[in-house]
Order: sequence, then C-alpha cells, then structure tokens
Amino acid sequence: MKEFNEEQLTTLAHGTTDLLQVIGDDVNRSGVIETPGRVAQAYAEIFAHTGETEFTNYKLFPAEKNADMVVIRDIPFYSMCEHHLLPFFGTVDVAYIPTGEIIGLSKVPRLVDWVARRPQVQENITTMIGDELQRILNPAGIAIYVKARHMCMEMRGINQPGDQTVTNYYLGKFKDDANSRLEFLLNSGVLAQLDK
Ligand SMILES: Nc1nc2c(ncn2[C@@H]2O[C@H](COP(=O)(O)OP(=O)(O)OP(=O)(O)O)[C@@H](O)[C@H]2O)c(=O)[nH]1
Ligand SMILES: [Zn+2]
Repeated sequence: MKEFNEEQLTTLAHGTTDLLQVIGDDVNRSGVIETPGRVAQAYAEIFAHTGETEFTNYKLFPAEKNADMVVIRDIPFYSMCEHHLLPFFGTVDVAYIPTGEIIGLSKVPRLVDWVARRPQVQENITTMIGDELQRILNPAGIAIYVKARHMCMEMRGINQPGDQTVTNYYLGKFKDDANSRLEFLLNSGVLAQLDK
C-alpha cells in the first residue's frame, strides 16, 4: 500500500483546514481540531493505489484439465467517484473459466480493492478488473457484474436515494455463449436478486 510522506500528509491536512474554513466552520473547535490530520490519513488509505497500472500481488496455480468456471460473488468494494470525490460502493461478482492456471482465491477481492482505491467511475472499475484478469490468466472467459450506489447522486445533485447502477463485462465464452452467461448469472445470484 502506498504511504504518503510527511510533506504530502501536511499538504492534505492544510487543504482540509482550508476546506473547513471556507465552509464556515471554526477550525479551532475541539471537535475538528484533529480533523485535518485524520482526513490526510484517511485519504492515504482510500486512495492508496492511485496511479498504479499493474496488479502484482497474486499467486497462480496449475488448473485441472476441463476445469469449470470459478465464481467469486458478493465481493464488497468502496471507492470515490472521480467527479465529486464522494463515495460509491457496492458489490462485484467475478467469474472466469480457467485454461492453464487458476488464481489464489483471496487475490480476486484484493484485485477489486486495488482497482477501487483511487478516484474512479463504476464503468472503469468493471473493465479494469476484467482487463487485469485477462492479462494475468488469459482464461477462456471472464464475466463481471458490478452493482453500486453513488453518494453523488444520493446526497446532492439529483438527490435520488437508493438508485442502483449496474455494469457488466463479458469476454470469451461468456460473451459468445448465452448458456455460459446464464450459468454465471445463476451462480452469482444475480437472477434471484433482479426483482429486489
Ligand atoms: N458514467 C458514470 N458517471 C458517474 C459516475 N459517478 C458519477 N457520475 C456522473 O458524473 C456526472 C458529472 O456531470 P457534471 O454535469 O459534470 O456534474 P454535476 O453538475 O455535478 O452533475 P449532477 O450530478 O447531475 O448535478 C454526473 O452525471 C454524475 O452522476 C460513474 O461511476 N459513472
Ligand atoms: Zn460523482
């Protein structure tokens, strides 16, 4: 995880003090006196992977011949929209059909986290996860289903609470073969949730 150095943390803290001042708060109020430092630390975590272009923290293992699809479902993620720097969050369902290799299971949620911890839009979260899996595994197919709520649509602007945005990514067999796609949607629980 990226560590911000002292200078970066100080710059972030100063920016937060300015923000509190501009919105009309008293920056010396006891409740917010430590807030600039806390925000700097929080942003160091939330934006930990900004600018990183290759996910490297994974292990591969040989796949059995004729291995069937692997589905990892309901992976939670938290990200910040790049337009307003407000949170958006939800779940990711990921499936792939191994050819030569399988990836350590825990590395898939780690990949989702790596993609999310930077200023993002939901569409790019979806395609970045897919593109990295393609690069790492070159599998016979990839399917990704992302469902999220966006605070920039709920807390401001259109002020519409509860909307869910869905984005998909299908490659290889999941793109070409309707049965494989259906099997993914059944395995991931997506079809069971559609009327909720
Ligand atoms: N496609 C996409 N758009 C997003 C995402 N997150 C936020 N947005 C949108 O980004 C757009 C930015 O539009 P602008 O018109 O520049 O900004 P704005 O005036 O704050 O827009 P409103 O949110 O409509 O008030 C808005 O429509 C947001 O809903 C995302 O993950 N994907
Ligand atoms: Zn936004």
